[in-house]
Amino acid sequence: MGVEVVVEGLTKTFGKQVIWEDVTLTLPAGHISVLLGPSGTGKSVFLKTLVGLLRPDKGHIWINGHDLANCREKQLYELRRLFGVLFQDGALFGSLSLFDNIAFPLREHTRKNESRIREIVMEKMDLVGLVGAEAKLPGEISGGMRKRAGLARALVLDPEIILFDEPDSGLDPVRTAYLNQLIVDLNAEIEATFLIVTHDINTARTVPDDIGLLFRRELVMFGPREMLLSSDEPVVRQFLNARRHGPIGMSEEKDISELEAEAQMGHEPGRLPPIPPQLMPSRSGLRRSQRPPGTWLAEHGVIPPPGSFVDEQGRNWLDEYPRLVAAHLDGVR
Ligand SMILES: Nc1ncnc2c1ncn2[C@@H]1O[C@H](COP(=O)(O)OP(=O)(O)OP(=O)(O)O)[C@@H](O)[C@H]1O
Repeated sequence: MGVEVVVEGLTKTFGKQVIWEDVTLTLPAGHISVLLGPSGTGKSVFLKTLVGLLRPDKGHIWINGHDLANCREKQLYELRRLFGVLFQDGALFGSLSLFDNIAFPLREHTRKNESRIREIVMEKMDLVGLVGAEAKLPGEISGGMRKRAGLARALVLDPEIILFDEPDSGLDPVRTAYLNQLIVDLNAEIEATFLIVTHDINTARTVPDDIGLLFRRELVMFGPREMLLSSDEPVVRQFLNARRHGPIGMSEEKDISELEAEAQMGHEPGRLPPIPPQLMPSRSGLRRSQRPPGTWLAEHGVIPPPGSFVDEQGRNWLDEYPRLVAAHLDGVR
């Protein structure tokens, strides 16, 4: 099972520019979390700070009892080994084959012999569906394959925490759907703690257990998917429903007069759309960190919008999920 990451009062500035301040959240062990926010709100800076590539000005990042934000270089080096990072472009070396790219961290950071390295690389290539492409150069393959190769490389040191920086950027909707399924399947298999930065609303609505939103230099909300997908908070509602009307404008934020004009024109935020069912693993049935649909809503007495948890085949996952759990338990017994 992955490890919990506890972020407390984290603040990052560059000179006089405050990127975000007082960010507090917990990435629960083994969960898939998504971080959203308009462009330029510092999501990539947040990922880089989590992995220790940037030092925050204030605050703490607790992992296994150590504060990654305030530790010495040697400790930081150890803590960094818990992380795997999938950078936006895959960050592959253009002159190395996919095999050598994926083997790179093993050759750099371990003393494993070549036959063990081959075993590990092939296992990770198999996990991401790249067997057969070992000899290809990054320039010879599609963007989707490059992402998968970057993911395989992020996995070779068996990380407890995986950070994904816009895994869907530059991918068409079909490839994005495949990648999302791969992320969910991977989480079911390795049970590491995942944090995904994305702009893709469909990904944000269907993949994670938890969602966070950065806006105007702060974390507006972070919590279970059902909390954010049923939220009336104007920024959360606008962002998760990809609407024009609301506090977020063309530039980072709208000014007050624009908002007043919108209110005078009677722009209503509209009804909340149904909460979609969460993407299920394709093979193993259930993920350990997944909660049955409707759990948070029931615990908090919130009625979901009509049509929630119904998939495109018309199946209602409030009924389907317990059936799947029972079948899964039968299979285990
Ligand atoms: N090393 C740096 N030095 C100075 N400023 C930086 C540095 N890295 C990022 N910034 C600034 O921090 C702000 C946030 O950048 P960041 O890339 O994290 O945003 P983002 O939310 O990931 O945006 P997008 O969604 O467009 O990728 C930007 O104004 C950027 O110019």
